[in-house]
Amino acid sequence: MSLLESTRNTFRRDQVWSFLAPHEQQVNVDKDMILYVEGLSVSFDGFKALNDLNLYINDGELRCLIGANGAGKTTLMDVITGKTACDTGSVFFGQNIDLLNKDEAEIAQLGIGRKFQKPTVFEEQTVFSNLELSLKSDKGVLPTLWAKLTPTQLDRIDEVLTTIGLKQQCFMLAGALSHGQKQWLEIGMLLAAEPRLLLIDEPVAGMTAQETERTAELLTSLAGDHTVIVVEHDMEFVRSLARTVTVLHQGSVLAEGTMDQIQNHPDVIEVYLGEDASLTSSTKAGESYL
Ligand SMILES: Nc1ncnc2c1ncn2[C@@H]1O[C@H](COP(=O)(O)OP(=O)(O)OP(=O)(O)O)[C@@H](O)[C@H]1O
Repeated sequence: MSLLESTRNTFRRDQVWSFLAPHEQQVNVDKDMILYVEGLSVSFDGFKALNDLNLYINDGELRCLIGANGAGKTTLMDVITGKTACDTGSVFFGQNIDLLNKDEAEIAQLGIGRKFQKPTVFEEQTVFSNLELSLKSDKGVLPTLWAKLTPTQLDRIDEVLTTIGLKQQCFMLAGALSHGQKQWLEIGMLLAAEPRLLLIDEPVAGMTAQETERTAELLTSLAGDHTVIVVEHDMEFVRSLARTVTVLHQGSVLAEGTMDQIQNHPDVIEVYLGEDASLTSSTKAGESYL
């Protein structure tokens, strides 16, 4: 390439200099592990909300995180998503990405999506538009609104609509959906951005029994292609997901296993029901404490 061509190329107005262009970092899951949390501690005014917490999440798994109010669940999610800084510890996304060096926007860009308890869909927009606005794109919101969707993007929206079961409501205003449907739409909005890891906070709070059942099916269907961490207080729902459950207590992991293992775990019994209590005779009581 001649000097002139090379200079012209450098100053082309339709491209960004490569050293300025955003580089998408690929998460390395060679060891089948997508999240490594080690020795994590967070204090608020001297109070330890997280206390030397260790948590490992496999790539593609659906993990339930439970624990009484104040156990540290939200704080853990906040640290993973860059909302809260920690005092000590490490948080790695795959083997290679140190999340503690990233801000909230960078973490979202890496493919970590978070859904808070209350649905936050754009009520004045249709279901379709909500998903359109959430598509993974290098462009900003305004160009996205005016750009024509590519066939791949249309297919992606169609796929998400099928997954969340809102195909028939596609052109309804999001504000007209039921509470459960809004929650599914918001999960769909996360999916449209093609996340690797989804953090979902109390998805079934306020849902009908039927909606809860459908949500369990939806989250179960997401595992495999995505890794899903669900924070939930509804123990029937957690049981229906039938996956590994992690119990947090005073900022640390108290126990981990299936729901049955958890409910028969001596530490869980001691903390929630007192040393001599038997969970076999009062499973429901134990569940409500958790
Ligand atoms: N910004 C903050 N300032 C002071 N204390 C905080 C702050 N955030 C959380 N805490 C405290 O840290 C502890 C852990 O709170 P966290 O919200 O993580 O618990 P949780 O398990 O999510 O509880 P819940 O189920 O009620 O949402 C609580 O005692 C809480 O009061």
